[in-house]
Amino acid sequence: MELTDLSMLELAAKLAAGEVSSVEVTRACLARIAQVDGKVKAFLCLDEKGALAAAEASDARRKAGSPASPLDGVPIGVKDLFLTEGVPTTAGSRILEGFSPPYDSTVVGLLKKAGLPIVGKLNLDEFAMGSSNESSAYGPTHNPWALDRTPGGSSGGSAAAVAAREVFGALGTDTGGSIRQPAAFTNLVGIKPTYGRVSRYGVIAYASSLDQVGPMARTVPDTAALLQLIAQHDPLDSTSAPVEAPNYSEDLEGGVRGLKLGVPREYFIEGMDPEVEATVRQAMAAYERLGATLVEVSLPHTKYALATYYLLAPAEASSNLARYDGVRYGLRAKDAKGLREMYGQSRDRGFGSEVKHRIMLGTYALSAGYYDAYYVRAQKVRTLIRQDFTKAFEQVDAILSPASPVPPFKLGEKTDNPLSMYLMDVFTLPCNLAGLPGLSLPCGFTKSNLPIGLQILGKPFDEARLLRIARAFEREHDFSRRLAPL
Ligand SMILES: NC(=O)C[C@H](N)C(=O)O
Repeated sequence: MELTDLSMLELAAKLAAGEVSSVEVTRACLARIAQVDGKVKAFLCLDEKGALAAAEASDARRKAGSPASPLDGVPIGVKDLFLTEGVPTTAGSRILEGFSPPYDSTVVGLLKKAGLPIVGKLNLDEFAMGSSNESSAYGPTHNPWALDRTPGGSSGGSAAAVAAREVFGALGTDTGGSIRQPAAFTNLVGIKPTYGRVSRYGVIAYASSLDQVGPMARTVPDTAALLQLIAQHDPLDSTSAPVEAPNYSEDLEGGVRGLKLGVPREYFIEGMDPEVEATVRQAMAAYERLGATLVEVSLPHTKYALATYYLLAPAEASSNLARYDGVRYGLRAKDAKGLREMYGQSRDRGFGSEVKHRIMLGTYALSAGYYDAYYVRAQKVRTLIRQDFTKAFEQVDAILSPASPVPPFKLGEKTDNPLSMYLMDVFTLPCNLAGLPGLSLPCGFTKSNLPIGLQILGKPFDEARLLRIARAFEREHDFSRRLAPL
């Protein structure tokens, strides 16, 4: 077994026992990246110097017997949507080419304080808009399980880097499924915490009423340990909830006996891949064997969720992306005559077609004559969707569903048809609209060895229970231990 095949907690145990140093393991990650990233293309930028310096400092703390956290010294990566002081941050867009932030996002600061060397910045769909990584201005990332396929998106680089054992864990963001769908596509655990659970200060905004930061890792205990480091109130983020985080690792082995797990009628739809459906149903049956009760629930407004999301998210994006004007950051059109032309040309050259598409849709939905018909109505439907979940959670402790209606698809397969790409989020985005936590867990493989993810949705701030439910399944199966053939 290679060093890079270890889970975060296995590595942490070796670091604590002095069997390996953080410098050694950081070098092992860099060597692995040199070996496989030409094929995977997960990294947009490496910070070798920064990571090795952090690793040295970690080793010194371990030697002195005063680690900064249980994961002190474990190398990780972060999606290139997180500001990192002095390290280029592009959001996968040309418009931020050459931009180096003057400060760290809160979560990056927390990881540094906890002693984790940050090896580099990971590829994503441009401004997190996409479900396949193909809208990145820097080319797509490839799925380590099948290189001709997508690792999902938008946190596809984060997913691929962890699945390819280039790093031990990663941070992503999830607006409509961007942590859970790539986790499902690469056999990882990924959790989108409750809206407000993790700080978004210094995270490039896409749709501010939906965006949330979360961890991705190869096992449930790793995911819990990483979430622990970032789940705290941040006075710098006005949407951050002043709610104390519990100990996410304490009750992980508590099992599911006596829990009621909801199976939403509306989530088994026509057009769903039969292997995905069969595998997810098997996972549900496994929960029954483990002592949980399955309860059919109804989320009647599910059919409006996709349209609601693709009105609200672009509307918010059109506002958030107004700041990229060629003046403040990154790319500026040089040969423009006058200010207006400079704005127009910088945005035209800087943004890719999916981003432009959404800015136009969002601007339209917010414009005076259409605001009530589209934006206001979508907000009302959003309330109905949230109420569906509130009612369902009166009956059950958590809800199970597929994370994605299909297994990882081929690169290029959906790029000409935005609607078929948007459909990839059909099971993940209602949870963002309702502000709830959602987790994706490896639950099996297709006949051609492509990973399938089970989604577990929970009540607000109930992340600990989601992790415990996920762990109960993980412990009984070997899916999480299977490594991508790379
Ligand atoms: N950012 C996300 O969560 C991904 C989603 N597919 C979107 O394009 O909005």
